[in-house]
Amino acid sequence: MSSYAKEKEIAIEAVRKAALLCEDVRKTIPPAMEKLDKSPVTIADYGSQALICHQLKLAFPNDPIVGEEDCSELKKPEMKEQLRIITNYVRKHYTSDDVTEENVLKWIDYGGGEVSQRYWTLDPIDGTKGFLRQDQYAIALALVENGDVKLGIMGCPALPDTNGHQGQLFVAVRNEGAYSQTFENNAKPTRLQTVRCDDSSNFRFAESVESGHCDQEMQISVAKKLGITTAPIRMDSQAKYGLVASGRAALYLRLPNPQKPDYRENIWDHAAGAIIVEEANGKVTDMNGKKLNFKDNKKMNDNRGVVVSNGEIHEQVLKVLKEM
Ligand SMILES: Nc1ncnc2c1ncn2[C@@H]1O[C@H](COP(=O)(O)OS(=O)(=O)O)[C@@H](OP(=O)(O)O)[C@H]1O
Ligand SMILES: [Mg+2]
Ligand SMILES: [Mg+2]
Ligand SMILES: [Mg+2]
Repeated sequence: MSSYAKEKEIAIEAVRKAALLCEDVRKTIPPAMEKLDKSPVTIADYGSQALICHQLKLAFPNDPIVGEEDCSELKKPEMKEQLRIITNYVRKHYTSDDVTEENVLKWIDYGGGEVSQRYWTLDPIDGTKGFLRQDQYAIALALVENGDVKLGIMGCPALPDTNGHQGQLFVAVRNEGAYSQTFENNAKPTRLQTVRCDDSSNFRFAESVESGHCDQEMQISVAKKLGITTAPIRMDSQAKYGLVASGRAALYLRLPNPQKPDYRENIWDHAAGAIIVEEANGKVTDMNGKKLNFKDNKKMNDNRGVVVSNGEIHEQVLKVLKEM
């Protein structure tokens, strides 16, 4: 019997429903709303968070959920129409008889929990800019205990697998391996393994699409020093972790953008992806080789940048970074 069996079952079902909602919204390319920090959010981000938080709360009422979104903007009178649309999408994808505007707001705000001894962290749509471009995005959910990620689920509805089938669901439980499967019910999971260095066709690196989220120039020079001369795979969201876990890239570099020295990474942008790569025999640290901190805060205040590798090249990447 797997550890965290109930958590895994509920989390997979919640992410699967959210994925259907997001794909439904994506067909229409919704207008982006702007948050106070000027970053975009859509009706799908809110709908996905409402669905997932409510399902988690029903099953695990005592677990705090640390989610990216909150309702402060949505509660404003001028957002009434947006809230109505969100509620309709939630109703369509969720057979619960208490889907009302009031409850949807309440469910989204279940995501206002604090980092604790045991908590969930949720990015209802990671890569919102990718989602808006009809590109890659991920629904990322992780369970953390004593600062250690125990379970990670990542839904990538727009990501094709190696057979060209669109939509990959990644699942990892600590010490039990990482798997990917399609979104169908009862789909057969395939065990994941990072790429070996002698597999030259997959010895590539991944980075963000948005140049503002990282330091693409520096990333390309680091990759060159490691002998990676092919162009980077530019992809939005934690789907990049999925590429490394499934051996389609050896490295994902996320070095801080020099123009934004005060930016700190959010736990929900990394927790699910990190366990999926680690359980596929990969390695994840910050650019100084420090473990990512999921123990203290929503922001990973003492980490700088993120390095995700197949494991084999990790020390070498850190050495190159140190020398630069
Ligand atoms: N300056 C800066 N540095 C690093 N990271 C940042 C920065 N600004 C934003 N973000 C976060 O990046 C998340 C999306 O990351 P991606 O790797 O998908 O970026 S990209 O879309 O490919 O550019 C994005 O997640 P979502 O908001 O969930 O899309 C943000 O949390
Ligand atoms: Mg965002
Ligand atoms: Mg994100
Ligand atoms: Mg997000």
